[in-house]
Amino acid sequence: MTATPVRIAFENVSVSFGGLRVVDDVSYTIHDGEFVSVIGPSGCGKTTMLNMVAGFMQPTAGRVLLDGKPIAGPGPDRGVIFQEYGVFPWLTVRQNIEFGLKLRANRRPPAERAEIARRYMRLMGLEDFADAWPRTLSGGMRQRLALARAYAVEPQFLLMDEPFGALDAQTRSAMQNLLLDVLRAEGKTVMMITHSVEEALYLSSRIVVMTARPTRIREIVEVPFAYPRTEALHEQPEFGRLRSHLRDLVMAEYAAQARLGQAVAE
Ligand SMILES: Nc1ncnc2c1ncn2[C@@H]1O[C@H](COP(=O)(O)OP(=O)(O)OP(=O)(O)O)[C@@H](O)[C@H]1O
Repeated sequence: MTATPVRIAFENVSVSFGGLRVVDDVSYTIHDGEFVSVIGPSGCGKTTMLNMVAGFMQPTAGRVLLDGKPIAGPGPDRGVIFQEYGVFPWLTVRQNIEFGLKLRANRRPPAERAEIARRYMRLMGLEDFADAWPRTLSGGMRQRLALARAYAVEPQFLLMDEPFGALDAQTRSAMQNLLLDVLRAEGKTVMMITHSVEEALYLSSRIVVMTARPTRIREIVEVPFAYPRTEALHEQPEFGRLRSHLRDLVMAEYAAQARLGQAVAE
């Protein structure tokens, strides 16, 4: 396989908040078309890393590069999907999906906007709620709306922070497969934070396992399964072996975090 170009690069990145060192000398790259998941204990600094790629904050030391240039701020090339959804409460479902398509960078004519909104409402099972307000939707529906909004503008990069966290198991699995379909059709580069080893393995081409805070790279795991992927993958022995390996790594870091917490308390 020939390597695709590097799109996102962390170069010796460190982040401190006041006296709290959160990210400690982290370097890795995400290549064009790759799906990279980041896993690690809660509070270790995963969202902080995603925020730098989104352009919401700068590293304290080192550089975060997009196509070789330091990231100066947010841009329409990056679609960001957060844990807390990212849905505008003052717009209806349809208006939320169309919102990004009215902005200058991704502007589409009205008929095309309506068609795109219809398509994503159908895909996300929201077509009966086109004129509903977000507050009248369930948490899972709001999360699906946030996904629809991000997919609709077809960004080159998807930056996802626990995008399926609020969904029930069936919807989560349907949304994972839908994401794989969207990626197959549109070929994006993805950075996703997840707490689910199973999800990371099913979706990613590479998994970056982070240590407890101050976070460093514990291990980068290449996922050997070809795309397109199907549910049967979950049952394969190699999938099970990698799942155990990743769980062991993450559990070891949770244990390290607990020991550190104890040491601080003593
Ligand atoms: N703006 C900020 N000011 C001060 N501290 C912050 C700020 N943002 C994050 N932190 C701290 O940095 C640490 C890492 O936070 P971050 O949200 O990146 O972790 P995470 O790995 O994404 O956690 P989780 O998996 O629980 O979502 C936490 O201790 C958090 O309190």
